[in-house]
Amino acid sequence: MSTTDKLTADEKALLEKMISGEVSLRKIEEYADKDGSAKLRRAYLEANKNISLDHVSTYTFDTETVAKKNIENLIGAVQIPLGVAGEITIKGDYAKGNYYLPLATTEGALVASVNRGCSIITKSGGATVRVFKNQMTRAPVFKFNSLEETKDFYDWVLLPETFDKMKKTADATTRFGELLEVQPFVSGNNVHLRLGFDTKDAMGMNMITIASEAITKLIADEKGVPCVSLSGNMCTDKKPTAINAILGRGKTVVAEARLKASFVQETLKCTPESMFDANYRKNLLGSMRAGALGFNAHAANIVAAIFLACGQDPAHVVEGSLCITEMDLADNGDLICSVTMPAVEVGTVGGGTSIATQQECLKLLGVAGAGAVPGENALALSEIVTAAVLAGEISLVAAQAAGHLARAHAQLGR
Ligand SMILES: CC(C)(COP(=O)([O-])OP(=O)([O-])OC[C@H]1O[C@@H](n2cnc3c(N)ncnc32)[C@H](O)[C@@H]1OP(=O)([O-])[O-])[C@@H](O)C(=O)NCCC(=O)NCCSC(=O)C[C@@](C)(O)CC(=O)[O-]
Ligand SMILES: NC(=O)C1=CN([C@@H]2O[C@H](COP(=O)(O)OP(=O)(O)OC[C@H]3O[C@@H](n4cnc5c(N)ncnc54)[C@H](OP(=O)(O)O)[C@@H]3O)[C@@H](O)[C@H]2O)C=CC1
Repeated sequence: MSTTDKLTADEKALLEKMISGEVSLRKIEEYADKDGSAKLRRAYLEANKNISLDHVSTYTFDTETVAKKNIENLIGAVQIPLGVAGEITIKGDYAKGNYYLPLATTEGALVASVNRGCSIITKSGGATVRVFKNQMTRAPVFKFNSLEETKDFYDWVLLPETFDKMKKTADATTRFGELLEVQPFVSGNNVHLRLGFDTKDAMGMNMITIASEAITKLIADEKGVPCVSLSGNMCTDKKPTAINAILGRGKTVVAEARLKASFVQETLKCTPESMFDANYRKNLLGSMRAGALGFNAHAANIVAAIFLACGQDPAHVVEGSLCITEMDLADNGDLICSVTMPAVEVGTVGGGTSIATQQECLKLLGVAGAGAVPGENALALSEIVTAAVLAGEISLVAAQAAGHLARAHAQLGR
């Protein structure tokens, strides 16, 4: 049965108005509730394109909330298979214990691979994880008429009293966010202000965009300088950049595991030496020769899968891919593996985190919602994501060292 067949007489009359162009897809919400509007849009598209949208019509989330906060022109939902890897033992400052990792993907072999990484990490005593920096950034850009004005503004920004004023202004826009740092960057007669915030349990981009706008208004009032763009791209949001790789964005996190040689042989079917060699020539030399910003095998794979499962902004996989994977041989023959993730941008409140399926995945990790101490749930999630990346890196480097990559994907991925 097509969606049109399921419409009431009133809804059919509305559909006619959509087809005639009297009511646009966007404006249909003035005549129907969010669920009804989604249904009418599907009926319109089915008629217009002569297709069926039966499968996208199945979802369980609360349409009123989702259509208000998460999406416009809602027509339904797509389904991504969800798997689980683990348990993995994590020894972080915030994530402590054994975790099952929810991974949403369509790439066969990915969950098996992370699962294998979790298995060897856990057998070897777990992954130690530490957060080194925690600042979400927004960088508005200001234009000046002369170099004298540019330098005057730059110097003013660096005054401690200017920071105090900016902090008071920014912090007044949010109950949880806190301005931590203002870094000016100059190019000709332009100044980019990279504003760094602690956003507690929120990933924080809406929060700090509002706070940053308040700072631009303060600057307009105090210095008479209008802001050219609230984001001047030195933030840098959702683009691969050296500034994020060097200075960090969101959480900067490192995870490490020491793998016993006997476990490497047994679980990964190769040796510490072959993994060291593969990592050096592939992740370090190969990435360098390619001009990469991320020196890893597939950090983005794991970040994407866990982000989709847990309601994170999928575009932040770009920053998640800025990972350096290291493998070193210890004197006793163990393999010391680590991943350094400069920009893990995660939250446990806000964005897509409250959608029912994503909430369940966050609950599986024990980090849903606000932390008992604000910020601690998001910090725990950043440690979990980084440990998961370590598991994926160990398994994939091992598969390539053992010559098993094509075989694995032939067996599990097609
Ligand atoms: C596929 C494996 C794991 C087989 O690995 P194996 O060692 O031959 O498998 P095994 O049957 O001996 O099992 C070993 C462990 O692997 C796990 N495991 C094994 N099978 C499953 C399964 N079905 N479901 C869940 N877990 C599984 C599980 O932990 C198991 O332990 P056990 O539970 O038996 O004690 C391995 O060959 C592997 O990890 N290959 C790498 C695959 C991979 O990482 N793919 C990711 C995408 S590659 C890509 O997109 C990026 C790329 C490659 O282009 C990037 C680049 O340039 O490098
Ligand atoms: N605006 C933009 O330019 C961009 C937006 N995005 C989108 O932004 C969204 C995420 O923004 P984000 O600001 O994280 O989320 P939300 O806009 O959903 O806001 C989260 C709010 O939750 C409140 N809050 C309640 N408890 C806590 C707590 N424990 N810790 C922190 N905050 C808490 C805060 O309110 P209060 O501030 O009052 O304290 C906070 O601002 C995503 O949908 C993402 O896709 C992504 C990139 C850019």
